[in-house]
Parts: sequence; C-alpha cells; structure tokens
Amino acid sequence: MFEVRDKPEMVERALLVRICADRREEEEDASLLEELGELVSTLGIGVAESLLVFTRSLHKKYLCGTGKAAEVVELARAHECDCIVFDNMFLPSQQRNWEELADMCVIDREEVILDIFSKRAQTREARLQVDLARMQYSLPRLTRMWGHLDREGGGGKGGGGASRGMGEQQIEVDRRLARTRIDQCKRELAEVRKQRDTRRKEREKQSTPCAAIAGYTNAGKSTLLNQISGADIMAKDMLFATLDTTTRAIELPDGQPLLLTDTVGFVRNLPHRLVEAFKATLEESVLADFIIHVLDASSPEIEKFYKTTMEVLEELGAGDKPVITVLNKIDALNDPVKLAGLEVSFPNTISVSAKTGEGMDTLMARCSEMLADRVTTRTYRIPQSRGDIPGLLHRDAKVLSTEYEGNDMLLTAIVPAAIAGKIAEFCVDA
Ligand SMILES: Nc1nc2c(ncn2[C@@H]2O[C@H](COP(=O)(O)OP(=O)(O)OP(=O)(O)O)[C@@H](O)[C@H]2O)c(=O)[nH]1
Ligand SMILES: [Mg+2]
Repeated sequence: MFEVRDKPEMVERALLVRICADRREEEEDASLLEELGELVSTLGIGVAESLLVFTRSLHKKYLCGTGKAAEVVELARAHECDCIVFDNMFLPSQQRNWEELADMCVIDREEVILDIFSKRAQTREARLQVDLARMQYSLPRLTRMWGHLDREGGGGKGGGGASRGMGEQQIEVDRRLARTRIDQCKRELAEVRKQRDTRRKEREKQSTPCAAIAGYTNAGKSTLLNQISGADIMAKDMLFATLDTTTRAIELPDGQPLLLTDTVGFVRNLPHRLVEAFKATLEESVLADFIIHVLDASSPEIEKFYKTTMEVLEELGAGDKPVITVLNKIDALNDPVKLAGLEVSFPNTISVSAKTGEGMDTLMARCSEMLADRVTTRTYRIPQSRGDIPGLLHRDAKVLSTEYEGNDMLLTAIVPAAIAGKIAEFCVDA
C-alpha cells in the first residue's frame, strides 16, 4: 500500500549540508544552513555538524563533484549519523544517487518543510493541502522507496532478476494508488474550498473590512493577533506554529469593525509546491483590504525576512496591497540605537511589542487610517416617521451623539461609505 513515509521519524542524528557554487554568497548560504538546523531540530532530529560545501560548478549527479561527495559521506559516517539533510532542492535522481552513495537516509529542504507542515496541519483543509503536496513530492521518488526490495531480495550478485521485477511491480502498483489518492485529495480539497468561499462571500456581503497579518515564521503574528483581539491562538517559539488561518473581529478606535486574519508564516526557499498547496489559505492576504507585515526586530536576519515576505506576497498576487509594516519584539531589543537604526532602514513602520502590548494604540490608529476612505463622520436630521434609520445606524455605524430638535432626531455617526450612500438625503453636513 502506498504511504508517504515519515522518514524524519526514523532518523536521529543528521549531518547538514548546503552545496553552493558561489563564494560571494557565503553569508546568505551560512544563514540558510543555520535556519535548516532550526527546521531539522523542530522535527526532533539531532544535528551533528553543519557543513557548507563549495563547488566550482553544479554537477548533475550529486550537485558537487564525486570527490567532495565522498568526503561528505565520510564525515557523516565519522559522526555516526543516520541521515544527511541537504539544504538544496534535489531532483529525485540526485536524491537517489546520494542515498546509494551514502547508504543512509538523504533528505532535502523541501522534505523537511513538508514534514513540519504535515506535523502541524490540524484543520481538514490544511491536512488535505499537506497530503497533496507530500504525495506530489513522493510520486517521482517511489523508485527510491522501493529500491531496497531489489537490493535486499536479490540473494547476492547475479540473482537480482526476479527481485528487481518485484520492486518494479510494486512501484507500478504504488504509482497507480498514488495517482488515485492525489485525484481524490484534489476533489476533497475542491469541496472544502467551496465551503470556505461561501463563508468568505458572506463576509464580503457584510462588507466588513479585513486585514491579513503576514510575515516570516516566528515573527510574532499569532501573538499580535492574540494581543489585539484577546484570542487564544497557539503562539510558540517554533517554526510554522500556525498552519491554519484564524480570523477575529475587532473594533478600531473610530468604531469601525475590522476582521483580522492570522496566516501561515513564510520561510526562505519555501518549496513552490507548498506555496501552491497553501494558496487557498494564503489567499486571505490577497483578499484583505490591507496587510499587516510583522517583522521580528530582534532578529539579525530582518532584512532578508522582509524581502522573503514581500516576494511571497508578490507571488500570491498581493504585491500591490497597502501594507502596514510592524517592527515587533522591541521589548527584546536592549539597544535603543539599534531600534533607531531599524526605524531608519524601514521607514514608516510602527514599533510594537506584541508581548507587552506596547505600540498597539498606534497600530490600531494606523489601521483606522487605512480604512479612512471607507468611513465618514456625518450628522443626520431624521424625521420621526423614519424610526428605522437610527436602528440602522446603531447596527452598522458608530453613533457618536444623539439630540432632539422638535420632532426630528439629530444624529452624528461614523458611517461606512455604503450606508452613507443609502441615507444621503437626510445628511445635513455633506
Ligand atoms: N520578546 C518578545 N517575544 C515575542 C513577541 N511577540 C512574539 N514573541 C515570541 O516569538 C515567538 C513566536 O511567536 P508567534 O506569535 O508564534 O509567531 P508567528 O509569527 O505566529 O509564527 P508562525 O505561526 O510559526 O509563523 C513566541 O515564542 C512568542 O512568545 C514580542 O513582542 N516580544
Ligand atoms: Mg503563528
């Protein structure tokens, strides 16, 4: 039976490797390798050593040359590792070549991220999205999974004929099963998405403005939403804590309602397959009226994180949305000079601490400004005969004051544009 293997569950100790062809990018390569270390640790795998391997050109078989490849394997053995994790994205054939050479489990960055996503996915939609991405990843790699049938059952050299057939037959069966499951998964996803679309249309009908909280993983997005809305979303010091979007309604200082959505965090070199898979979930950013981009001000990588998030937003088609950029975790910055520097590098940002609540007022005020053209403050003279209008304003606007003049009611309110249009004839200050 075709199953996507949870390989990382079977290994304990890894050698991490990033093969790079350009020494000028050494700094970026080193930081990616460090991040891979965090991703791998997230899966509970120990890291024996991290290694940058430079190669003059990228080779087809192992990406690096044969000599370098042999050195990597030797080092992994010396450390008694049971797997090598590469930060590079491998072709299925390259992964197989490495596994044959090393005779141990070989994982690439995409598989690591897929496995983390798989562990975290909770709602049906997230589960289906991850399953689909994993099956699509595994399909061209089935040969590798059943390779052992050919090797083990062979009965020594020369006796491989029958067993080779066994492996191949198994692969054929698995491929068919995999394709059937991929189709089924796609159908189920389409169904779940239809329901999500219905919910979204409901929201649009109410024309409540919405904002998406986006940013690099671990930036503090969930903490921020919890702080603003009093929600209770899991916020943890780990990568990809959130895989499902959560939406909360809040009221801005000017009385406008705003829907705030927490989204999946981004990471550099996010496998394209996953961006595809999570498009439906990430679409919340595309559909939002504006985006709150959360940056971890305490991270030395802030510039790169900023760039990655902007790139992913672009890829999702949300590149032209208005953005409020937030420098978060300022409580963790003990150097005021550093904060001042960041505020220069990222002009127009709001410095906050989602943990302590500092800066939330400014952030909320900025959110109101973002929606300023959606509301106006108006005074209405409402005759007694139109008792329905005060009701409407109390429900859909923020009533600031009510007075009586003879039989008329004078009512001042912050009104959404849609409502203002409907009752314009009663307005006395337009
Ligand atoms: N010191 C400090 N820590 C913070 C602040 N905001 C968030 N954190 C911590 O940063 C870590 C990540 O926070 P999350 O809110 O889970 O981050 P996220 O952006 O939702 O992460 P993902 O869901 O993984 O993308 C947690 O340990 C939080 O406690 C802050 O303002 N100050
Ligand atoms: Mg989160």
